[in-house]
Amino acid sequence: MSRLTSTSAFSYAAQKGPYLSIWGAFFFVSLSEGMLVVLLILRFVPTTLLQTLTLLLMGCFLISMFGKLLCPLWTHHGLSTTELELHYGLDIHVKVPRSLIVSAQPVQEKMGPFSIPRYHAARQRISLAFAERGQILLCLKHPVALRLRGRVCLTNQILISLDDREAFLAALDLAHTHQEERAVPIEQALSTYARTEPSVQSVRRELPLIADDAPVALRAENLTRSYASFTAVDSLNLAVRQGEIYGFLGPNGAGKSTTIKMFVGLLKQTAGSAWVAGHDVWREPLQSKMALGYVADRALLYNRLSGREFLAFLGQLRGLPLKETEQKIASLLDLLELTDAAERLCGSYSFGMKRKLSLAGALLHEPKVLILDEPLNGLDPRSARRLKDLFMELAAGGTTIFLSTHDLTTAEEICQRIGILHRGHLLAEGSPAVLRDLASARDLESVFLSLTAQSQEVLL
Ligand SMILES: Nc1ncnc2c1ncn2[C@@H]1O[C@H](COP(=O)(O)OP(=O)(O)OP(=O)(O)O)[C@@H](O)[C@H]1O
Repeated sequence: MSRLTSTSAFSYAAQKGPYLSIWGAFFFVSLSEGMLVVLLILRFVPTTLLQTLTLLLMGCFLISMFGKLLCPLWTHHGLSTTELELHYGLDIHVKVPRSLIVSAQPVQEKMGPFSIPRYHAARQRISLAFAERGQILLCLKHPVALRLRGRVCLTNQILISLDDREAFLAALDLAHTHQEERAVPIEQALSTYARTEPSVQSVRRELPLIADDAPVALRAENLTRSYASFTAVDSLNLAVRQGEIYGFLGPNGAGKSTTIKMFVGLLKQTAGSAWVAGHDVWREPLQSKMALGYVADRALLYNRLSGREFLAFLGQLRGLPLKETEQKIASLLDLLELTDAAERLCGSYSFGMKRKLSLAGALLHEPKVLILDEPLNGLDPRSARRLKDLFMELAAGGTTIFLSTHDLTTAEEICQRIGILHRGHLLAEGSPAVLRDLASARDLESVFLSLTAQSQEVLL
């Protein structure tokens, strides 16, 4: 991949046509109403001075309003070797050092026409996207104070829109950037790390086979969830065995998070059943939750507790013995490289640190089944590698892991079996090798694209 030598420009023009026509219509309606108001002012305001002032005020209001409405049309971003410059409208200009960007993922989030630009304080996210197409979510290494229209926003994520996401991702070249930033080569860093921290030293590549008669740890039987007339998950049947790592793949909106929420008891199914470690999620909620560790796609933390306090609080909630829990917390913080930040408030953690703390919380009671919604999302390559090794170690020790992911390479690397969900239906299931044979494809990405494309043709 060639590195950038100067600034590359990326714009977003795809939606400008429809956007302009809507606002053009709006402009003409406002103009006719404005002329009526001008006539009323000239007719009823007594002096010429007052008339001029009122007209000036009205003119300024209209100009500023149309300026704001049309600002998405001036969207262009520049990527240089050192920073990403985001230009949005005439007055928003944000610079982000490239070294802070740890991940960039294509996403498709719902947008309202009047909701741009936005800052979500709870998610520490700036949204500069104004359409659902072409979105990229940038995750930063830690929260950064960025100025948006004069307001300082503590930012962990930035959502932008681009005409050509692939070109942008290629230019951003995250893997390359992070490798170059390391003081030592990755292999050397890993071996140093392995010497100093033996708890997660193995980088195991072979996945152990799961015996056909191993007990089923996670089961769905005709699991269905509907929202009004729309069925998000439709008669899903699956069984994951003890010690197995099962990858749950599917395009956006396929129903992965809905399924996971039904497994963890956050969402009640419309029909069918779900079991965790042999316990029906709704009939035996306590037993199933005791057997379960869950990491949601967004970290759910108490921002005013320190990392250590948060884990201690979870330990108390689960009724774990105090002394043992303190030791467990120390070793989990160590394992996940959070010891230095343990006394800091969770609210000040970066996106990746929050996810790691959530994972520590999910592991605290040594669950039989670990359910992870996009567990590596937003993690830097080193943390991601560490967690993948950890998952394989846990599975080798008998923990069952069910994870949803969009990262096909990771799925192929660590999952014994993979299920591909599309529009609420399980399209295919099997080991990566079986799926490759099924779709006559060379890698999981081709399998995924081929199966979901075939299904698209059938279901449309
Ligand atoms: N509360 C809700 N009301 C109505 N529809 C919903 C609701 N929650 C989810 N859906 C719909 O259910 C479908 C499945 O959503 P879900 O979040 O499970 O998808 P997903 O596979 O996790 O997607 P992604 O990969 O984008 O996270 C989507 O079409 C979504 O719009």
